[in-house]
Amino acid sequence: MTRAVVAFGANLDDREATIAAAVREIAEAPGVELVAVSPVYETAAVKDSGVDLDAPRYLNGVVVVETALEPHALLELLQRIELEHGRVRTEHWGDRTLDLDLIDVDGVVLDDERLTLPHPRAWQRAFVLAPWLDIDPDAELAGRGPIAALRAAATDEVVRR
Ligand SMILES: Nc1ncnc2c1ncn2[C@@H]1O[C@H](COP(=O)(O)OP(=O)(O)OP(=O)(O)O)[C@@H](O)[C@H]1O
Ligand SMILES: Nc1nc2c(c(=O)[nH]1)N=C(CO)CN2
Repeated sequence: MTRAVVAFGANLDDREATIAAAVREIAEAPGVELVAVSPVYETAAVKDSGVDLDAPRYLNGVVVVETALEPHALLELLQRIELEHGRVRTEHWGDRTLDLDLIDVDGVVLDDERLTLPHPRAWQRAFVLAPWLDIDPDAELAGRGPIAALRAAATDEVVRR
């Protein structure tokens, strides 16, 4: 069994309902056991150009799971759940009904055409680090160090709901 950190985000439609359904679907998936669900944060959309205050705001958070699935199989599960919730991939970092990112799997480091671990941008995203810190204050990101220090350095705006 491995322990994985999954980040969720939604900035379109009924964000609360989508996130509640996605967390339930993750928890009910074969080979996956839900360990913890973070508080939810309201966050300003981060785009290529920086923070976009005109874009719909996100709800963000993380879940920790124990899983028998190997990382690519877990990613496929997350992508299936995204698709069920009408995720359409258009603009880079565009608005979305649901985004599920695999942040960390037991500190594994890998990089292939489908999956990079740890998630390459998680280290600088308060919208990932703040909720993760709430449920695992001692966590570290491989190659980046303790998430408490990373969260203190991250500048994107997050407000706990
Ligand atoms: N750790 C990871 N978690 C999720 N997707 C990943 C990861 N590493 C690589 N990918 C790949 O990234 C591709 C694009 O993912 P996606 O469209 O969700 O990016 P994004 O959410 O818009 O941006 P970001 O990756 O910055 O959060 C996916 O098809 C997936 O194969
Ligand atoms: N606030 C916020 N901004 C984002 C988010 C997100 O989940 N929250 N996800 C992105 C691409 O994954 C790009 N920008």
